[in-house]
Amino acid sequence: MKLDATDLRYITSDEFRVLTAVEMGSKNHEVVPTVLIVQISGLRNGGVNKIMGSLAKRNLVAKVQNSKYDGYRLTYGGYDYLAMRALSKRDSMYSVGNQIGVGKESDIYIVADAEGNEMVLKLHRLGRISFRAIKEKRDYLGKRKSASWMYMSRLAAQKEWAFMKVLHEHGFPVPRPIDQARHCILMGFQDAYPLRQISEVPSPGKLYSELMDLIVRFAHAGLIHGDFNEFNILINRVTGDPVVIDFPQMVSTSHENAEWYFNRDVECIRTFFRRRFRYESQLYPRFKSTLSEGAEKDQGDGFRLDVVVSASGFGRKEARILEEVSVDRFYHFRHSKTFLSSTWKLSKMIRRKRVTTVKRRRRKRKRTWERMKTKLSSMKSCQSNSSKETAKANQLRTQ
Ligand SMILES: Nc1ncnc2c1ncn2[C@@H]1O[C@H](COP(=O)(O)OP(=O)(O)OP(=O)(O)O)[C@@H](O)[C@H]1O
Repeated sequence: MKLDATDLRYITSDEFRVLTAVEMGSKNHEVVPTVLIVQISGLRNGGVNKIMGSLAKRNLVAKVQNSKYDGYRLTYGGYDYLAMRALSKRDSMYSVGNQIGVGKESDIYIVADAEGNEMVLKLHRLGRISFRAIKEKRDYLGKRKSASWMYMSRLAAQKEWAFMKVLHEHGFPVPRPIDQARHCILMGFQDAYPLRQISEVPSPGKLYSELMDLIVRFAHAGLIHGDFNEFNILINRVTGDPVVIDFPQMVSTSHENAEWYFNRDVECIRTFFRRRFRYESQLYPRFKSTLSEGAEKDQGDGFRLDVVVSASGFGRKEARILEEVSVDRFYHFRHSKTFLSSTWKLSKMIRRKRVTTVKRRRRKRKRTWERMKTKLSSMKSCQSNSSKETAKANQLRTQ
């Protein structure tokens, strides 16, 4: 979706009031009834109707004709606008530039502050690749799908913000966190290329050990990135140093599947280096020894970033809600009972179908063979008849 910043400067205060009223109404309604918008905004009925029309024209809200009542729904365009307005009111950003990236569930734009300093705006867009099977099961989503996906996007942004701040404060190579509002994060621009775009590096061994050291450093601080791969590692254009972005499923080392996540991160790097740079090393970190090393280093001063993050406002409840629908839902869904039983049923069906198909094919082949055999024999008899007749004719001719 295109990000339109024109409205940032030209929206009137009444329009803003009405848009905020729609957002507030969305907390309890999938489609916010017009009467409620009038009530929350405190404006006149006729005035609100006119404003709603102009907001709908600019794609900030969408009119929905419900079976019970007519109303409006906040669009991602309107949500983007509210977030950008909050950021510009705080003087964090002033103008919007080009889109520089598009992730699975986010849009990335170059923006600038009043002095023209470049920054990166990441807008979370959960629900873009929605997983209907899961979505329909979640109680808190209920029927209010769109507003809930916006809520999920806000949680995702809050999580990323909490991790980015803590990691940056502790000297990890992550972008500088600047501000956060609703589903948006403002961060420092990295003059870097994603690792996946790089075909050659001066020393693959050096980069490999830097990345493995980073995994170890994360673990010593009680964290596992969980998605540590060539897509989420940027390489600085000048220095060649790695920068880590995107922490959608960062987990604590005390998470029940921590070892699995840790090994997956390590394996992702090993596989990438083997394929891209033909570099392989027998030196790579192991989960248990890394943790015991960390505990020795720690010497009881309790430096655990997972604890710091959960104390920073992104609580356990939010983490749980997000975890249920977040990126890892693919993993959890793939391992859930419903999925396993459905795949089992499916594979059984396929097997049965394959058996019947094979049997049917065999029968068909047999039938064709028999048909050919009868045809062949009738042809042979025809041939012998005709040869007998020609022999007879020859005999008659000679007589
Ligand atoms: N701070 C930054 N500076 C420069 N480029 C960035 C920055 N943050 C993100 N990008 C660019 O945007 C792209 C997508 O960013 P990011 O990985 O955060 O999005 P995402 O939706 O989480 O992606 P995915 O889940 O598909 O990996 C990156 O590959 C990178 O090219």
